Amino acid sequence: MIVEYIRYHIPADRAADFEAAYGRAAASLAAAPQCVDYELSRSVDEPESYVLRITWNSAKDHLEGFRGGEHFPAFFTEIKPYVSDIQEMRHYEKTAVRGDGGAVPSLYEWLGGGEALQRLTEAFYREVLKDELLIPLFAGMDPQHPKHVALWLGEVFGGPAAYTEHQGGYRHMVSRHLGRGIEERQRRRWVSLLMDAADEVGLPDDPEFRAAFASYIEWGTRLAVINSRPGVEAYDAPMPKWSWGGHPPYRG
Ligand code: HEM
Repeated sequence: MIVEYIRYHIPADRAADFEAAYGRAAASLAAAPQCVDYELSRSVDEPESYVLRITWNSAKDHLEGFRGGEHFPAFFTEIKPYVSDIQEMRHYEKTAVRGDGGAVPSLYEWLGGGEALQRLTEAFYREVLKDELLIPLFAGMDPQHPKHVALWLGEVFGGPAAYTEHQGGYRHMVSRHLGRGIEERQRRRWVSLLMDAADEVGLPDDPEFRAAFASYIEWGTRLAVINSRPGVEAYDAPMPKWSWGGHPPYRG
């Protein structure tokens, strides 16, 4: 993905028309399959300055796909009167420097940190080892397994990189699922017992946290099933990092 920034200098007497024109032009961006998202911001310090940010699939998709495509004519009709007001128009690539600021707690902090996760996985695997559907998979389980999964979850939810640094990282996690042939009904049971354990140990139950938590668990368990199919070999990938998604914590 590539981010395009367009900076405009729009005199105050044309600002309302400019915003209205972009309000209409936005329909073309919303319809364009090359456009990921867009946002027009106005400077508070210098109200004549505007920045339009558009994320495209790629620069080629923008320059060839969008500009040569069916949505461009309507878009350009709206913004043409403002082309001479453009001060900068460039494509940028995101760097690795990004993240949430201190105003947004990580899921790890919100749920109570490493100790809460240890309590969660201990309660969870106690039930897993009593469950007729899951016993065949976990009968020979390493006694340290609950602790390791707690470290994994902690890292995913924004805590220390302990699993990567001390437990073999992503590749090791994948390797522990290989060839296990996890069935959908076993995955479902795993999810269900984990949600029960979250209630049992008192993980926060606010809708925003539980939605983010369940979203990762749904994603991760489906990946575990895929990794457990015949023929899959161990592979490396970046550690998933889960955050609040569309619903940051509610503080009423
Ligand atoms: C979000 C979902 C999941 C996560 C984060 C996860 C995480 C992990 C991790 C980190 C390990 C390696 C532990 C170590 O380093 O010792 C592991 C092993 C394992 N996982 Fe998962 N897993 C998930 C889903 C599942 C599901 C759905 C199943 C089966 C229903 C499953 C079955 C196993 C088994 C059998 C092992 C090996 C246990 C042992 O013998 O020690 N996992 N998992």
